[in-house]
Amino acid sequence: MKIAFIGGGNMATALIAGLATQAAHQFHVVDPNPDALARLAADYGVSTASGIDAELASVDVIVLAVKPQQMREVASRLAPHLGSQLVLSIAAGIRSADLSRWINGYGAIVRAMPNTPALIKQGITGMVAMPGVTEGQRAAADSVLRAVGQTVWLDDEALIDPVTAVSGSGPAYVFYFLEAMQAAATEMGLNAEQGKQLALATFAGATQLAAQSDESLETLRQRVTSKGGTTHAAISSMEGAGVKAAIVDAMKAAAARGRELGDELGAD
Ligand SMILES: NC(=O)C1=CN([C@@H]2O[C@H](COP(=O)(O)OP(=O)(O)OC[C@H]3O[C@@H](n4cnc5c(N)ncnc54)[C@H](OP(=O)(O)O)[C@@H]3O)[C@@H](O)[C@H]2O)C=CC1
Ligand SMILES: O=C(O)[C@@H]1CCC=N1
Repeated sequence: MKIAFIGGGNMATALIAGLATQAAHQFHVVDPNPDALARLAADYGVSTASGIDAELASVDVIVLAVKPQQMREVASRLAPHLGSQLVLSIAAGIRSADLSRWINGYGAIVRAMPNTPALIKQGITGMVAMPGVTEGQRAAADSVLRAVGQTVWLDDEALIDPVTAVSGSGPAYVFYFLEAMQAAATEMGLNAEQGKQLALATFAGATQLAAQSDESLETLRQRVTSKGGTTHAAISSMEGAGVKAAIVDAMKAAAARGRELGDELGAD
């Protein structure tokens, strides 16, 4: 496939890196930042442009990977270059109907929410198609994002904000938890490298165990928690500090911010 990216930042780089190892795709990246373009050209042989250009007319998929605040301006410049390409937006908050309106009513739009583990093909993407998307375009969108991990199709676009809160932003929560585990390890006398190695292997092992087990997450946690033992001391401390409730509140705040971005940036 020939795939254009408007915006060549963190998420576009993660997707290109994952896709580049898959098949012989051709990439075209539009970004005003010459350093970002030079890096992507050197690493992945992409063709580049500093602004939206005629090259877009010949691609299969146009991935909109600019910040939500930049989406309206970018979308308004796309219309003259569109024919039958799939427009695949990965912006948090921006609703398909608003995007379509900004592109003169273009209907071949899929809204997706990937995450940065796409960089190593371990991503997961929630996605929803507008009614004007053909089966072929839907398959193209799925193929782009399955090249970098799993895909989950949604029937209701309102669920993209919760997906953003769980898996789009989720890698940051995991890194935050790992940072805390490493900090605790060093406070208790291990060195930073040992703390990181122990925390990372524990996370990887526990998530693999949960993925391969038929048992609930709660049961798996209880199996680690011996009566009167060390884990019980830790979990009691977390419960006392309201850690679980704070995580639930934090994720609801992420989803609310997605809806707020949609309201703010989609308003006429
Ligand atoms: N990072 C993540 O984990 C995820 C991000 N997303 C979504 O992906 C989108 C991009 O996020 P992210 O990659 O983190 O952001 P970045 O800021 O890293 O990337 C955006 C890029 O777009 C460039 N840009 C600005 N204006 C234009 C323009 N008019 N035309 C083309 N390019 C332009 C920016 O240049 P400059 O920096 O010079 O402004 C920057 O290089 C966002 O909408 C975000 O919601 C979705 C899932 C996960
Ligand atoms: O923080 C953000 O807004 C983007 C969307 C999901 C992850 N990063």
